[in-house]
Amino acid sequence: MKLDPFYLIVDSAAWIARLVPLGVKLVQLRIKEMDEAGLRGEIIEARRICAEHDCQLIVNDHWRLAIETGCDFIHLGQEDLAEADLDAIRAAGLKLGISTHDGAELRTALAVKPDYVALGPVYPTILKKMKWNPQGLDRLADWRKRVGDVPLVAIGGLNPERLPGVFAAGADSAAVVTDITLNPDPEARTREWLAATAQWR
Ligand SMILES: Cc1ncc(COP(=O)(O)OP(=O)(O)O)c(N)n1
Ligand SMILES: Cc1nc(C(=O)O)sc1CCOP(=O)(O)O
Ligand SMILES: [Mg+2]
Repeated sequence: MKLDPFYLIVDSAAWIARLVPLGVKLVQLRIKEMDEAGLRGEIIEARRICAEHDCQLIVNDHWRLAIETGCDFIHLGQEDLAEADLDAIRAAGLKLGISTHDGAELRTALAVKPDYVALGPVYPTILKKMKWNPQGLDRLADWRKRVGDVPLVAIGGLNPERLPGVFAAGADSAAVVTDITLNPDPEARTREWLAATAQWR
């Protein structure tokens, strides 16, 4: 499976409606605080928009709703993974991406045969407080060797200037939140990301 090199992460279907039509081909819906009915509506709308634009939607955390709404790809962190029903996820045919931050987490992730492994935070992130120091590019290169053929996603503090280093270290895809969503012109920044990742597409 090949992941698009530009992996956008946003927290609403409204963001997806705004940015996916520009040519984004891989997007994660990452909603943290919302009731179930609201989440269901957001996922259904995100799925509709992504289908219209031939964009792969990945649902963060909410694997039950992803199954219920007919989505085909989820992202789980280590705590999410510990509580998830992997048999149900696999039986529903969902692909699975997993976060990793250290060697033990990588072993846990590889044991469930994920469809990608994410390593972060490669650089400092302002999105959320994290207990891990920035991993750096050498660590990313080490992950490349350790994951074998499993696609590798880099996340945390990424921007277009940092992409050459991230791909040279062996990432298959670069995930981003705030460099786009906090940019004064998110549409223009999305176009910059599309252009900056074109050579790895
Ligand atoms: C591509 C990607 N990588 C890592 C994460 C983080 O997942 P997790 O550790 O479960 O933290 P939350 O995003 O759920 O706060 C991710 N979402 N996507
Ligand atoms: C959601 C998330 N997970 C991370 C991890 O390391 O697992 S870093 C991160 C935040 C990424 O946001 P930004 O591109 O704004 O730094
Ligand atoms: Mg999670």
